[in-house]
Amino acid sequence: MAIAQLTEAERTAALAALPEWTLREDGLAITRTFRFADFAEAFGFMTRVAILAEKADHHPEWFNVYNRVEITLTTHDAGGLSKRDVALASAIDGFGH
Ligand SMILES: C[C@H](O)[C@H](O)[C@H]1CNC2=NC(N)=NC(=O)C2=N1
Repeated sequence: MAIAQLTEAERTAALAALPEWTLREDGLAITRTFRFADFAEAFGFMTRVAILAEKADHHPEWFNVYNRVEITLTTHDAGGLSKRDVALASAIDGFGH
């Protein structure tokens, strides 16, 4: 399913609203790293994100080692950032700390 990439102005506004997220060097994705007390906390967070992602049919690229979870959001269907990434990032912020 095709979905539009964000315009330059939308991307700027989105990043301003997501101060914890970093634009990847190629400009096509945003990333954030979370740290938790231990693996159980990290995995609990991942479980909450997974349920949300499945409902939204929009899934994170992520990497977990022990208490660290690195998340990358991009929209393959758009070839870059879309409003789905912004929505998922903001929902993930609500689960993190
Ligand atoms: C077929 C299915 O709708 C697509 O593969 C969806 C699923 N989840 C997705 N997740 C993300 N992050 N980007 C996508 O483009 C995407 N596409």
